[in-house]
Amino acid sequence: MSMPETTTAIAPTRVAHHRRYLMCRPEHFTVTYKINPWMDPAGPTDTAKAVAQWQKLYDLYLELGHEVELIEPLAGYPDMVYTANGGFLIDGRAYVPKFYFEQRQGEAPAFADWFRANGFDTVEPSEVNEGEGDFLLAGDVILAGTGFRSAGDSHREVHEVFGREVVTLTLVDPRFYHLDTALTVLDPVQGVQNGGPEHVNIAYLPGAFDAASRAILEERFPDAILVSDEDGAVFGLNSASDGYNVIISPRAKGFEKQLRERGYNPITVDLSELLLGGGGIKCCTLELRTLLSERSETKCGAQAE
Ligand SMILES: CN(C)C(=N)NCCC[C@H](N)C(=O)O
Repeated sequence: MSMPETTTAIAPTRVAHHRRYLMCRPEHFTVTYKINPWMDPAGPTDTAKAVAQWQKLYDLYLELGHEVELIEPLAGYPDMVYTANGGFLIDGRAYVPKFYFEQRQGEAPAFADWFRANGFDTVEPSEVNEGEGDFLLAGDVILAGTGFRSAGDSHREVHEVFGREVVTLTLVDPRFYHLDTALTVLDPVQGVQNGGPEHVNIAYLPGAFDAASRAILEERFPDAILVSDEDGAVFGLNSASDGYNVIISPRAKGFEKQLRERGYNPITVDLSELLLGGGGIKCCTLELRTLLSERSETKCGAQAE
């Protein structure tokens, strides 16, 4: 007797990759000026709460097997906790930020000093750019945001610095003023580092981009997770992925479900206090990409569905 044919959907295998991050304890966190729509200098902030919430993120990264380096927080720079703006690093080279707003400009030399003291070559920028807030490595390609902070000319500069293809994406909604508030790279490691080509995927909020950028994203990432306005509005996309574990806001319920359906492991961390400064999980996390030859281990665990 022949059995009826059945088809079983096979969920992809997701692999967690080892990460090395730079973070900054928010000891001086408060909101005394307004440089994005989330900030209200008249509202109360609670530095102890910000530190406690941040600590949970820090501890989680260590539990997941990642390395976390710390930069000393500077008094008078309450936004320094958002280390993603502190640079953009690939293969041991750090492209230093040039902040758009005066209130943050003093952070740049502190980050540059830290990079040099920790063995990175630094490249001083000519153009305004806010580091990994606007530059995201997706496989071998750099996705680059502009519209609010990083200047379009910084995209040319970042191409010259790293010699990689740079894809310009224009942000149009002031709530999503950095690329990493509107787009997350889910499978950031690709190519030889990982023993062969790997599918790189992203999640994004379509409404945060102009029509031309949306068309580019649709063409390059046809399988991308499209996040709802509701989840985008709670900074759901400001998340950090190691390829399997995706650290997200507990308020991004729909995105959490979408990630599970795709075989990722969403883990929620509440950074509501740091949202008062206009930043979330990814903003507090700068990836330190060292030279390939210095990487001892690229995978820190594997999970199959
Ligand atoms: C995406 N990233 C890195 C961020 N969104 N960073 C948060 C920066 C917040 C700061 N008050 C500012 O407006 O610069």
